[in-house]
Amino acid sequence: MGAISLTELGSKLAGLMFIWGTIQQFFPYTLRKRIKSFWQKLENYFYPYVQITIDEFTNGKSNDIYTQVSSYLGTKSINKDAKYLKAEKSKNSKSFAVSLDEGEEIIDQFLGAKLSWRSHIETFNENSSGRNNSRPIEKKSYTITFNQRYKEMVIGKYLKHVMEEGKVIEFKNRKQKIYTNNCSEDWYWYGKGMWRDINFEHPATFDTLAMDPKKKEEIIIDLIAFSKGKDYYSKVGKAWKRGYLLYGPPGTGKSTMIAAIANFLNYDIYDLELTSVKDNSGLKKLLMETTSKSIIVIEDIDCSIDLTGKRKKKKKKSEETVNEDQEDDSDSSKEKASENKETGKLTLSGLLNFIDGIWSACGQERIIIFTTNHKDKLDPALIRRGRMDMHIEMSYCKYEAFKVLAKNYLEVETHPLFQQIQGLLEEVNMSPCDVAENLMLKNASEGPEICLNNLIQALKEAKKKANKDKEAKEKTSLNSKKIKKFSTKFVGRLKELLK
Ligand SMILES: Nc1ncnc2c1ncn2[C@@H]1O[C@H](COP(=O)(O)OP(=O)(O)OP(=O)(O)O)[C@@H](O)[C@H]1O
Ligand SMILES: [Mg+2]
Repeated sequence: MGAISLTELGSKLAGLMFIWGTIQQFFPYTLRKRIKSFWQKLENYFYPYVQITIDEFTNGKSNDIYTQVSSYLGTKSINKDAKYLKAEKSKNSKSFAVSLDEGEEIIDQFLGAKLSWRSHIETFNENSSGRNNSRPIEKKSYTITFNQRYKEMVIGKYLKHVMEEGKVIEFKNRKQKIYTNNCSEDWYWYGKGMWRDINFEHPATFDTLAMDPKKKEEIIIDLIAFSKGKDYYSKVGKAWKRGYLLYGPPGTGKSTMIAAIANFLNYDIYDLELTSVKDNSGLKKLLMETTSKSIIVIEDIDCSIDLTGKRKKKKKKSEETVNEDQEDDSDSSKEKASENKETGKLTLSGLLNFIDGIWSACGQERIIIFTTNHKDKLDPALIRRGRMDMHIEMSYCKYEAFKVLAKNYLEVETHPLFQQIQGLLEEVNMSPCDVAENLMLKNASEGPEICLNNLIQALKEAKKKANKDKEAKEKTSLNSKKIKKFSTKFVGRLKELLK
């Protein structure tokens, strides 16, 4: 018996039940009870099906399960043979979603059970609720119908499966966001939260990122392991988060790498401007307002705030009393303790707690990225493993990175000029940013050859400049050596004369 006719049969039986309800009062109680139990048996025999309804709204609030079911059925409708579908696009979605049109049926299979999904729209006028302004209101819902022997399985497993799958699809389709805490006073005044967001639409990917392919592969593997590591992290008792330190000279792709990571994992970005954070409690509040599956970024951490200077000053003080060799670890804990006492300020200890204190475990699946041009300026406590788990050096452009840029910008994978460029890149330090600038087609008539020659020219000039700088440096150091030699000789003579 087809599922449509079964549903029809069900509604007919329900109709008969209604008629029975009105005439039953004319029968004595015991007879009524018997007829009822017989009727139920008959109904179960002819219609052994259970139906679950999922409304779009429950108690005036939107029902999350409804949207998850919608997303889930969207993919099923495309794959299965439903004929009447609807395409809808919500404000926060990257692409449109396909859903069932009213009355259309989707049959799903799960653990041996056959499940029939239908979409329903009930329309009624607001007038019925006593208001004058008559405007039709739509009440949307989904129903699933299945054999009653699967009732436990559907409630215990199937619906959970639908919700989880639906959530994954929703996450994939949603628009990524980038948040900033650098908001105007008005923003806070209107109670809009600590973060302000816009859509994140950066085109960078790992394919377009120019760097050593082995290093790139290592990072991708690490990111995949992290994003799939929910069970692992809970097994080892670690908060599900990971820190990356990106360091290297300007224009080597640190910010581009952040965009590539966000696009790879489909995470949102929280761009944390430390200079806009008043104190440690402000930092904690910001952390509490971030969501899971996100990247918290602090760019140019060495310039953001004078966290390192503070420690250095304290170091000097302690040098007076403590032997320098023993100082480091015990000293740093003392500093942290005293910094903790400071209120109304953003301190290094506040930042350290932000990264891996107990509060950092609120929310899950979070990545923290610091970027800097001067790794050596950072406090070792800030970048130790566990806080910054992976230190990634973004270096000047080498031949492998150049090949990625040539492919991106010029669509060439080999060229006779490549060899010369390879040789020059081994001798000259040029950032991928500068290499990319030279490879950019300035007008449509230019071909790759012109761009490659431009790059060769730029590399030669950079080499000349580097040689000149080197010579000048050597000259200055030679001069200072001569002056030093002369002055020691002079002082020696003077001493001899004075004797
Ligand atoms: N490794 C790279 N791969 C691809 N493009 C790159 C790379 N490095 C730089 N670029 C290009 O150069 C521009 C500047 O790079 P980016 O902002 O990522 O550098 P950065 O390392 O963050 O520099 P800074 O230290 O000054 O912040 C980017 O828009 C990008 O187009
Ligand atoms: Mg940058």
